[in-house]
Amino acid sequence: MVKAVVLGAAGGIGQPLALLLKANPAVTELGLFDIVNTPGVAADLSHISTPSKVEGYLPPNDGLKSALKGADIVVIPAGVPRKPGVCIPQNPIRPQPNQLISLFLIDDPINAGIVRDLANGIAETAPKAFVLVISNPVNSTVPIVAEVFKKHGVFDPKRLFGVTTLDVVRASTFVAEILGDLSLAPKITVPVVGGHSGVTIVPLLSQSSSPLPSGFAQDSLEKLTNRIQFGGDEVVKAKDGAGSATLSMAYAGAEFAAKVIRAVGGEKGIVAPSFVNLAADKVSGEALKKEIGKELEYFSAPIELGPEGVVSIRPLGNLTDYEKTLVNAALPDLESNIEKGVAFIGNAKL
Ligand SMILES: NC(=O)C1=CN([C@@H]2O[C@H](COP(=O)(O)OP(=O)(O)OC[C@H]3O[C@@H](n4cnc5c(N)ncnc54)[C@H](O)[C@@H]3O)[C@@H](O)[C@H]2O)C=CC1
Ligand SMILES: O=C([O-])CC(=O)C(=O)O
Repeated sequence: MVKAVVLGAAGGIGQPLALLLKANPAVTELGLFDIVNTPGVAADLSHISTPSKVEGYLPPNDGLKSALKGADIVVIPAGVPRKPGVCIPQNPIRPQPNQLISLFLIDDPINAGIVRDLANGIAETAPKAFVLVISNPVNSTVPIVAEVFKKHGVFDPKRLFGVTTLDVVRASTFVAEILGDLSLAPKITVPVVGGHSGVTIVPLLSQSSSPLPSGFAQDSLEKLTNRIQFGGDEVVKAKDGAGSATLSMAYAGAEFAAKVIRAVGGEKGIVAPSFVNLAADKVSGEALKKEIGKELEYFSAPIELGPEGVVSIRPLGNLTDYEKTLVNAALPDLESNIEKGVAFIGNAKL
């Protein structure tokens, strides 16, 4: 029996994600929470002939608590998406100061506040649930959830995941495109490490399960890397004011959730990149810090999943010189993004 809960379930990501979770036969109960429209989304999904019972809740009458009661896995796509010209968050590689409005914290703490409040609800009602954070900026919202959980005394770093799967999905697709065979896309795995925004997204293309063509030029490699790092911008631009990636994100979120559910159910050997607290496994977490040469509290790396969540954090392995420069370039942003998330909760009373 698995109860999955989606917080932000009426949104652009939330609805297709809820659909994919409803289609997952391992899910037996689906709780949907949003500040709008969840009764309609739940009624609609409840007619689908798959095993799970679906219920939708709104804030009145402790709707968040009702949705979260008995949750095994909670996925959070609640929040405000980007519009063209907005970065996640202050992204130094796009120097367009007049256009750049931070989605986050200093200028506009909206997503930070949403995630904090939802994390409070989870800590109170479903402190043992596996929590998968999609809301941006992931590099900061994951630390926010962790800090809220610490205040409630329920933080288990093995159970908290920043969802970076869309970067992995994009890398697989773009490599398959380059190989001229999209039928390879579902099978190709490329570890994408670091974090989830701009230069903190580091695809390790030298470790692609299907290698790039021999003689693939360095400038083509740099273009491909840049496309994976800024894949989100491609969608924001094409949607032209109507938001950011929703359908591909729902696919990616459902894939990652399915892996967690399978691992919790006892399946062995499931590995997927995710942005986690490096205390989730002491030995491998410390080894990773040594490998990257920095005392970061969080990093996205391939994670071995098991019944309790994180089993171990896999090493990055052999990197090319180019990949080493990418990892080094990610570290300052990661450090400041993490600090911002931690400071947002700080000493505040919840
Ligand atoms: N991790 C990743 O790879 C990606 C993350 N995102 C992020 O996901 C988030 C959601 O994006 P979309 O679904 O496109 O936005 P959306 O605006 O379509 O949906 C967000 C939903 O959250 C709901 N919401 C707002 N405040 C809430 C609260 N306090 N409690 C519950 N629900 C609340 C809204 O009512 C809305 O239905 C954004 O922060 C976006 O940047 C988007 C794409 C990829
Ligand atoms: O770029 C955005 O705003 C949404 C996102 O995280 C992505 O598409 O990877």
